[in-house]
Amino acid sequence: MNTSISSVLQLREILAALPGEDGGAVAAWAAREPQLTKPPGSLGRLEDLGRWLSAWQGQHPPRLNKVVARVFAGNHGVAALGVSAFPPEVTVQMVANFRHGGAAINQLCTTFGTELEVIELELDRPTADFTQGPAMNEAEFIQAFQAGMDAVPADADLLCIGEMGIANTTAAAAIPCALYGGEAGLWTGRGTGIDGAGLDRKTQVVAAGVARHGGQQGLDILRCLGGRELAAMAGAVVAARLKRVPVLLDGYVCTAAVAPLQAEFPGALDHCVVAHASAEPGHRRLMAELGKQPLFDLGMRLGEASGAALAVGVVRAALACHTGMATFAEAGVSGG
Ligand SMILES: O=C(O)c1ccc[n+]([C@@H]2O[C@H](COP(=O)([O-])O)[C@@H](O)[C@H]2O)c1
Ligand SMILES: Cc1cc2nc[nH]c2cc1C
Repeated sequence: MNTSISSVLQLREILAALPGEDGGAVAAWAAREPQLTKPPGSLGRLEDLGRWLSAWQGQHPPRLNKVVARVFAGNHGVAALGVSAFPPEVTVQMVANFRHGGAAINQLCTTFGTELEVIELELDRPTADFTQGPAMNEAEFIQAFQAGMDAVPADADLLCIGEMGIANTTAAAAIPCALYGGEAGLWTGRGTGIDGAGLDRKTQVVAAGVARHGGQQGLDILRCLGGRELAAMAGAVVAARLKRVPVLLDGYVCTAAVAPLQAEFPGALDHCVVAHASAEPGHRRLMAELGKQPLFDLGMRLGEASGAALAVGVVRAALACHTGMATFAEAGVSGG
């Protein structure tokens, strides 16, 4: 059943009571893993991924029959300030490309057996310029957050989330800058590839937004400095927790969107793994604040859930090892 949110207050009540790990499934994972024919710990993070799937799916063995990706698209008022290398109409054009199967995310989802859905969030109504006022009012924020919640199928075994939105790396820089402090320049990068003068302008926009809206609680920071697709990603992460679906986060924009959940409710992102380290420099700093380590670093900075969709291959490999390997006893290997 889908949870319905009508206010930020109600949302905070839901976040304060999020379900935790399934202890029984973790115990079953922990009983099997040391019996497998390998030196203990030798599969590194692949071993952790099996534990993570068990804990948050609430079953052992975990399964990956239905893996889904959800890409949320939104437009941003700050795009008018010259903060991106690309014009805002690229957002709707790329959504069409996703629907026609022509984007990187389509190929990555096909390669690793992931069902893709794209959710457009009022692309003809950009959020307000956050240097002038809040990006969204409470009703707009809740509507976008709810759209993210509703996009998570209860029968999914794993969820990849990502976004498309010209100028959203400006929002992504402003959110952790407001949450954790530091100069705007520490959090601001080139996004789609803006030039040096553009980067200076973008950094000033981030600083102006944080000066105006900083000092608030996490969800208010997300509402004032974020965008609809960022709010929707936060909603998807909360719904996934309630529906027992582990989540693969994508790059900088995705991680920045969900950081406010953790800032207000420590542990709110425990069911999430960051797929990759984005080339956007603020991402590493942000992951350090969240206590998260990416699965890999391939110098990607595309967004659109591409890193998360690529990580599905790693997670499938982890599950195959945990469920398919022989035990020491079965294989007659000494020393187990
Ligand atoms: O999430 C990331 O790590 C990331 C890094 C650089 C660019 N992006 C993507 O690029 C777009 C935003 O870049 P920009 O320069 O328009 O702010 C948006 O559609 C994102 O999906 C995403
Ligand atoms: C072409 C293009 C594709 C993207 N995919 C995600 N963000 C993007 C930004 C641009 C500019």
